[in-house]
Amino acid sequence: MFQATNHGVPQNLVDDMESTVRSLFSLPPQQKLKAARLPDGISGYGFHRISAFCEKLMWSESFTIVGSPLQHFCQLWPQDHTKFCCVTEEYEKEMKRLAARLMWLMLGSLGISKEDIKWAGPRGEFEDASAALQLNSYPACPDPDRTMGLAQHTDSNLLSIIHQSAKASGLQVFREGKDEGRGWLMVPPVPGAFVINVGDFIHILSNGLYQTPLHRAVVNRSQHRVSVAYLYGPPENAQVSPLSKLLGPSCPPLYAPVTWNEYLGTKAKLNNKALQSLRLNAPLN
Ligand SMILES: O=C(O)CCC(=O)C(=O)O
Ligand SMILES: [Fe+2]
Repeated sequence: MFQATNHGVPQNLVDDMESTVRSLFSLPPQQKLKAARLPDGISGYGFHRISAFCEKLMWSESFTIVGSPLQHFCQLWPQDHTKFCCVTEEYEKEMKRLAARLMWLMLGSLGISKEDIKWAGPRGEFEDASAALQLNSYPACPDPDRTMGLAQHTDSNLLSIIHQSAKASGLQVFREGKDEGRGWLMVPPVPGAFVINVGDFIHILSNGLYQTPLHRAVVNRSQHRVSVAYLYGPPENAQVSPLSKLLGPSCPPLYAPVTWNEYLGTKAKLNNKALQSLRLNAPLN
């Protein structure tokens, strides 16, 4: 996980997106429920799916957008959805561009080039990538120790681009290790920066060179916190496996090939043990 500045996304667009998110979540509950996520659906208003895996009470709500927000935004704002749609579509466009750029910066630093990933498409722009915009809302909570905003998880996708509101912190990442530094670290909001989170699929592609970190969101007593996560994954049916350029006699592939659709099924069943279930060789330690 790292923070990215100088990313080229206009600050006024990020501000407008945050206002859209605040407007959306401040609608009356019966209005938000008009765009409720169906039990077998992906998009719309509801609770985070991973809520079922955490024993604490989840103190959050979410709204997922896949592709055009038009249908759901018409349900939320029958009169004035146009401006919210424009902002969201423009934001999705900028995120798609930034995500492809980040992919090549990260993979390029491992010596990977466009020819090494077929599903990146002929121009290496990842046209067929799967993507969703996840809007998160964590209202102020009178008893934050007894609740959790978002249960600990790793992101299933390639990478996530997270805008967290500067008004409140809450995102935490788990620092591995054996010393006293091991534990949950707060990721402070840096004005103008995006938090970039490595997902399970970059972990697999890079054969574990980039690690997918465990993270969660906590809530606080006085501030309503919002975040916007752009979730960027491989094309639905592309087989993803550790890149052959990174393998050799002393570097065997650590993960079995998997498609995005297959992996989502595994994740729904095994949650944080899904990645481990693809492991081909036992960890060294
Ligand atoms: O709210 C946050 O900062 C974290 C969001 C997140 O981890 C997610 O949407 O996957
Ligand atoms: Fe996440």
